Amino acid sequence: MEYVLGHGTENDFVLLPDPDARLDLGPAAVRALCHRRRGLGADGVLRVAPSEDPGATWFMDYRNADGSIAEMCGNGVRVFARYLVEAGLESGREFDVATRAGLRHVTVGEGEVTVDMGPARIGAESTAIVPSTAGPVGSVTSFPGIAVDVGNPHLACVTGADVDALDLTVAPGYDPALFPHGVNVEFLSPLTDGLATRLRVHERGSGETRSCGTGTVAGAVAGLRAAGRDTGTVTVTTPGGVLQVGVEAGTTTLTGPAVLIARGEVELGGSDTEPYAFTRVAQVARA
Ligand SMILES: N[C@H](CCC[C@H](N)C(=O)O)C(=O)O
Repeated sequence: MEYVLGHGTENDFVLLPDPDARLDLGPAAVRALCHRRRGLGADGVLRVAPSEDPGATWFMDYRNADGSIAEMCGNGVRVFARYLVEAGLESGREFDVATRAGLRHVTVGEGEVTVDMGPARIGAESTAIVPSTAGPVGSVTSFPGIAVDVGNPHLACVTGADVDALDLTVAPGYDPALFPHGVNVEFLSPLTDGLATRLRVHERGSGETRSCGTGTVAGAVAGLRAAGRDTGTVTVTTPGGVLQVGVEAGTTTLTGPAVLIARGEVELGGSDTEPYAFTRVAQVARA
């Protein structure tokens, strides 16, 4: 089957065109496609399927690298929109995309893509637990944070600690009662006067990623709240690049680069129980 590789600030995806809605993507297939050594390598899969919502032509079927399904992916929908335009599947540059979290309006520019991410809902205060690499073995550090619903669940922690020094090789601990379906955890520095911050994320279902669109929205909302503000445009620097988050009354926007980098053919082998074997038939230069 055809695939396209793309990324938004290095949060990368395998796109699978499925115009006839015939692909049966089980968790094992997604894990195999996303595997960084045995597969194509990605943080997630975006199946490009016909929308059942009359408000959109296309539905973004998002899967995390571990094969789990998530409601929304902010970088993913930007890369998805770039693909729809470059593949000629949308004639305009502004349109809606259907997601499990609802319709999302996108504007596809030459370099950047903006998506209206809808409201980011602040929930309870909570804590993230991170193992300390500096202290004695087994020592941990607790970070206060707030739950933020961006269509998917987030725990956003504003901290004066050096976010670049955190060990995010393992999932931060969280309160399972507050996040029964798991959670994406963000760590961000307090906003500067110019509303800028540095952010890292450990994603539900994918581990630490270079950037997370919904996570930067959740972080921006938490950062503004910690600065005593409800609205503003926040510049979020992630390890994978810079994203702009607009927080207004009742809605949020996410703007940043979205790039397609390759396309090719991939065969899925094996069975649902056995690990999938791969035949990478061809990898064509630049899409
Ligand atoms: N791991 C997330 C989905 C992908 C989010 C991220 N890649 C983004 O750009 O929003 C979750 O399980 O809710």
